[in-house]
Amino acid sequence: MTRTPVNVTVTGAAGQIGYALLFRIASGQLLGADVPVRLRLLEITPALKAAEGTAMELDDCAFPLLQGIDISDDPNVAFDGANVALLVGARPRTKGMERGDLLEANGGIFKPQGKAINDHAADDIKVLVVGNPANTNALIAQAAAPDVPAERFTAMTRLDHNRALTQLAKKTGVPVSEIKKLTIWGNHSATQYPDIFHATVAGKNAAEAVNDEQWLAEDFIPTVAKRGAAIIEARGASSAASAANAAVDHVHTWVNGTAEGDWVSMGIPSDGSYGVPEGLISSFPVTVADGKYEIVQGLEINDFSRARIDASVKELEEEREAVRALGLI
Ligand SMILES: NC(=O)c1ccc[n+]([C@@H]2O[C@H](COP(=O)([O-])OP(=O)(O)OC[C@H]3O[C@@H](n4cnc5c(N)ncnc54)[C@H](O)[C@@H]3O)[C@@H](O)[C@H]2O)c1
Ligand SMILES: O=C(O)C[C@H](O)C(=O)O
Repeated sequence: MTRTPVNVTVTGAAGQIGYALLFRIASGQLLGADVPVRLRLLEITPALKAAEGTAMELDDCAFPLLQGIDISDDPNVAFDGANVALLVGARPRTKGMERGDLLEANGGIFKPQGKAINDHAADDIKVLVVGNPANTNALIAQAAAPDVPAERFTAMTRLDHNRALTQLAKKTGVPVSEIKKLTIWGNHSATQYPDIFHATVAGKNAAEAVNDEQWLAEDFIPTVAKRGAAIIEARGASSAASAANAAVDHVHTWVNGTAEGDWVSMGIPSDGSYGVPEGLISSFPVTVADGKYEIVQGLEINDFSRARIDASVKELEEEREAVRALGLI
């Protein structure tokens, strides 16, 4: 193997998502089965020992693609030469806590990390923010990295997308592979809007196939939007393996592209499309080719969808105002 390894920096490497994620990256599932990787793990000082333990286990897997592991508590070191950065490390939401409560606690983490990315990452850096509140944390990191093209900062709504796929597949009795063109709009929060009006189920329009607006409004949308809270309630901890899986899906799609005739959902800086104010990091339907994503244009947005997109975007605007007031952007 002669190819230069891709540097993948993972923050919060000793956390529960980190533990579910690192082995999949090292096995080639993030970038491809022929792409060697070097892992750069960032943790806070008290968690370095735990990160070292995970690194020992990674060594013990003898992954052919894994070309090295570096561990640091210094963002300037961990992001040095990073080609892909997965910003997972944050304070997870605990029972009864809303994401808004986390803005201040997490803002202080993402500003210095954005600056370190600005100063040390590779020119082709791609950033995925997983740590909540993911959209606004991505905005904070992006604002601290003025030399990096804004579109390289993305937030994870692929978990919501995957959740919606399964709920719709169950309702319509088809495998998830038969569902295409689902969209998550807005924030990775309870206001998000999973949209099936442009989706297809085995080639037929999903909304027509379901033909049950009550199910859509009272079952599907709240089930998807509140799934994170339901997992916390059931497990006593936030989703981990499914979140890691979605992070792998997000980056894999960003690097390798979307399938013909389908799209995915990504939290990305708005260019003003669909009335979402420019600069907000909001979830959109995107296609990806050659490592670049594009918002799917020209979708007709009905009144049912418009109200829900607007509500989630309003929450994003409020979060942006809150972090602006805190001097984080
Ligand atoms: N976007 C999504 O779909 C989604 C889904 C699930 C979870 N999440 C979020 O992902 C985040 C991580 O979840 P988890 O379950 O792995 O949490 P966790 O508490 O198990 O792990 C978080 C890790 O981050 C580390 N950390 C804290 N501050 C750090 C810093 N400044 N630099 C580097 N590391 C730091 C902690 O030491 C800890 O090891 C949470 O914010 C959670 O809410 C997002
Ligand atoms: O809701 C949370 O904080 C957990 C996570 O974002 C999730 O969607 O599972």
